[in-house]
Amino acid sequence: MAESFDYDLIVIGSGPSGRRAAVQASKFGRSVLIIDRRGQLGGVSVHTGTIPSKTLRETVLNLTGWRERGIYGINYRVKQDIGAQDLDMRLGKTLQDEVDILEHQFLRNGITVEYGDAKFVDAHTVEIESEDKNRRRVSGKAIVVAVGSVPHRPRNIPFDGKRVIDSDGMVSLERIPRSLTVVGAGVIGIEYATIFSALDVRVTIIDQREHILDFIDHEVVDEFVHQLRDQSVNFRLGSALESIVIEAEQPVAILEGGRRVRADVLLYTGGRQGATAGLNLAAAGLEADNRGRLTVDPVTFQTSVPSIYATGDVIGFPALASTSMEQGRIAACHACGQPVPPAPKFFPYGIYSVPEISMVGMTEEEVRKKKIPYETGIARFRETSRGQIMGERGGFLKIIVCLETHRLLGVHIVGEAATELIHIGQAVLNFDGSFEYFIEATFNYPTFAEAYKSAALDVWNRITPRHEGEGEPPAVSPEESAPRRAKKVSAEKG
Ligand SMILES: Cc1cc2nc3c(=O)[nH]c(=O)nc-3n(C[C@H](O)[C@H](O)[C@H](O)COP(=O)(O)OP(=O)(O)OC[C@H]3O[C@@H](n4cnc5c(N)ncnc54)[C@H](O)[C@@H]3O)c2cc1C
Ligand SMILES: NC(=O)c1ccc[n+]([C@@H]2O[C@H](COP(=O)([O-])OP(=O)(O)OC[C@H]3O[C@@H](n4cnc5c(N)ncnc54)[C@H](O)[C@@H]3O)[C@@H](O)[C@H]2O)c1
Repeated sequence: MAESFDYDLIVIGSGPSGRRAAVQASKFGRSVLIIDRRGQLGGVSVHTGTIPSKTLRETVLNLTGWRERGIYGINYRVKQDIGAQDLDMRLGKTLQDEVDILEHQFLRNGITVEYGDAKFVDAHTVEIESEDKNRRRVSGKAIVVAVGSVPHRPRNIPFDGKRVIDSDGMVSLERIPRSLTVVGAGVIGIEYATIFSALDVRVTIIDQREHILDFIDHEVVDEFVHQLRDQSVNFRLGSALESIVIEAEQPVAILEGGRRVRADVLLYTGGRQGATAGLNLAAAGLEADNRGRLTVDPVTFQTSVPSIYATGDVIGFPALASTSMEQGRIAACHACGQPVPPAPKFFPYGIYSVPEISMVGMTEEEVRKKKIPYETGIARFRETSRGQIMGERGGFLKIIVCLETHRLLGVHIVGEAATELIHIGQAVLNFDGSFEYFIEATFNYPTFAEAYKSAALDVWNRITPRHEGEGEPPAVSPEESAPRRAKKVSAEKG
């Protein structure tokens, strides 16, 4: 006789990956239980990570009038004296709206929600301990571990939730500090450093590495760092943190070699680790690595125990809300015996710093390492009409193209709207498109998206031989600016 279970699928954790797994399984008509210890749905993504940091960024850009300063000058402000309560107001509203949407979604889809701490009893059974210490056991035919990650908190860092904080502490700051030290120039550190710098907070970024964001195209990072230095952000790179002492109520970071950096608040963002510590993994036959992460089959997201799947931050790279959602959906499809959708070849990265950065596909450094013959094209936002209207001072879009096949290999953007614009390049990449697509397509005018066309024309101009004595290419009439009339198109950029 077939074994019977309380639920077809149990999901531990209601962040992006758990939520997608739960909804997908319920759409297949399966009974689903989702458990979260927080007492509210949404996970790190909604409560301390993605959504709070992006809401904070938006609030800061709006209240400071940041986007208008290219037109009205660096002293332009929408609101003078911005306080923590100004930041809190929008944060509270956005987070509550997100939770409401999730609760409604789960209700509509008949997903059962339980709040409590989950831990394994065996490969099909989980014990839930509620806040009032009640315990009950539930069984599932399959279980998705979507417990996410927590900030890495080394013992020698004197976290106190006020002066020395991790990224969780950023959402409950009582005052906006006058100065901020950020230790760890990963994505989290860089995002918060630049958001606070836009608020006129004096920011110093410390990292043991010599270069920041080394997975991003170096030309983009150069432009980015140039803009940050222009905003008076200080860098102390190539120096590991030795210790932190509190002097006159201020945290002082002491670096290797003795250099000291003092500020009102120190934000430590030295990475994250899988939240598996209390899961009693051994009872289910599982083991985490030294960063609390689980290993899975990259196609199905099954762990070494067939009834248990793991998705999202708990499996490590790339540890993004965007990719976590897809992993959750794929795991649910497999657990429900449905065809497993393939993971797309290319996914985008979006860094919501000020200015924004986004990329998809290969960097120029990777292309060179792989010895692929290539050419690049660049379009500066200030050269687009949209950029002029918006007063955009910096920012560019760069494309990388294979010289032999003309296929698009990568897109790299720094500047306004980068995280939205990237999806045009992502579609062309995932459909194996060539850069000529951008030359042939008509874009809305005036838009930042036109930068794709300009960058493609830049490539075209570089790779198209011109004959001796031909002189300047003739001007192109609008009717002529059609596909593959390659030589003439060059007049637009030449
Ligand atoms: C400051 C910050 C900014 C970020 N910005 C972005 C961004 O802009 N874009 C992006 O794509 N990604 C971003 N990320 C990453 C993104 O938040 C994570 O990749 C994403 O939240 C991971 O989702 P997840 O499904 O693994 O679960 P999580 O969102 O981590 O949620 C896991 C949930 O599981 C619960 N849980 C854990 N253990 C148990 C247990 N034993 N029992 C019951 N419940 C449990 C937790 O309470 C939590 O609610 C950011 C992260 C941070 C920290
Ligand atoms: N926009 C986004 O997509 C987004 C935003 C935020 C976070 N995230 C996710 O969150 C994850 C974690 O981000 P993170 O920034 O905390 O970690 P990270 O691992 O990316 O960066 C940590 C940095 O801290 C430095 N560091 C560590 N210890 C140090 C010390 N003692 N002294 C000096 N430097 C030190 C490391 O060299 C590294 O550069 C990321 O991998 C990312 O996937 C994504």
